[in-house]
Amino acid sequence: MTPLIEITGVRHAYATEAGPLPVLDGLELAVPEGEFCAVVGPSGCGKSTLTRLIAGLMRPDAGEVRLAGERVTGPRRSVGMAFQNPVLLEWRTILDNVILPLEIVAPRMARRDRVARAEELLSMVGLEGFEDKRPSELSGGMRQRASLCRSIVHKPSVLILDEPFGALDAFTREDLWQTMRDLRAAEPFTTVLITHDLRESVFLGDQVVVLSGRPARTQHVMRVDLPADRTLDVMYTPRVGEMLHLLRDEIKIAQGRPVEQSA
Ligand SMILES: Nc1ncnc2c1ncn2[C@@H]1O[C@H](COP(=O)(O)OP(=O)(O)OP(=O)(O)O)[C@@H](O)[C@H]1O
Repeated sequence: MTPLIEITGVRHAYATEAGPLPVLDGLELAVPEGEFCAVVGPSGCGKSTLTRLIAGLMRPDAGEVRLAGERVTGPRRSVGMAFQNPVLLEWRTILDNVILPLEIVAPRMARRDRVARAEELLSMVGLEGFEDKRPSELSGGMRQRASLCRSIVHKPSVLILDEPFGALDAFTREDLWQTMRDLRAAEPFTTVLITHDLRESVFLGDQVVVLSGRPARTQHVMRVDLPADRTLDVMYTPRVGEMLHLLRDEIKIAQGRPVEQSA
């Protein structure tokens, strides 16, 4: 079966004053429908560039990005995005922030249906009762929950998450991982998550893709053979310890650092 997200042989360079800066060189990615793909790699290797290509905000110099078999040539409504900074609009309530994509994608949808959809999602992420608050009245973790709701309110088939939990403290981050797992069980989207956190990549991913240093190519793909309804306890099992060890070694290789041999 054709993967929902398919990236083949992608190359890209940015034009800079010092000349072209090659950022991606031979990137391959295949994410089947409904799967969650976590992407890790050294700082500055080109991970956010990859998200812009999938979202159709940029076109690669060479190679192809396909969604559901169709070549991506521009932005699409079937894509939802969330970033490290939730960028909620302070002059709107939380509910009206979540509704925003529906105003653009489904302008004829009745207000009461938009509200019902937003309320359903806010309740799923534990924000029932906060619909009428302004973003500044919420904690960082709550704002990020609202941002996740906004990214999926229009039922996108593809969800792109660029470090959405990166700025949160460790406990809040783990809460958000569980929220993400529960949203996934309830809503049928196919996800690409960019993260610097190897534990996060294993907890949330069906596959973890390790990118090499810049210019990035696909260096390693790891299948995460854990149940979809995994709990945080699984993170303390020997199997996950092995996976994290392997990923750490792959990151060191990507950074051009030596990998110690175990005794
Ligand atoms: N519009 C642009 N013009 C020129 N250079 C850019 C542009 N956008 C990104 N870059 C450069 O391309 C490289 C890759 O950037 P990108 O943001 O994709 O990396 P990243 O892996 O997401 O980084 P980080 O891990 O720090 O979040 C960096 O060196 C960055 O400075």
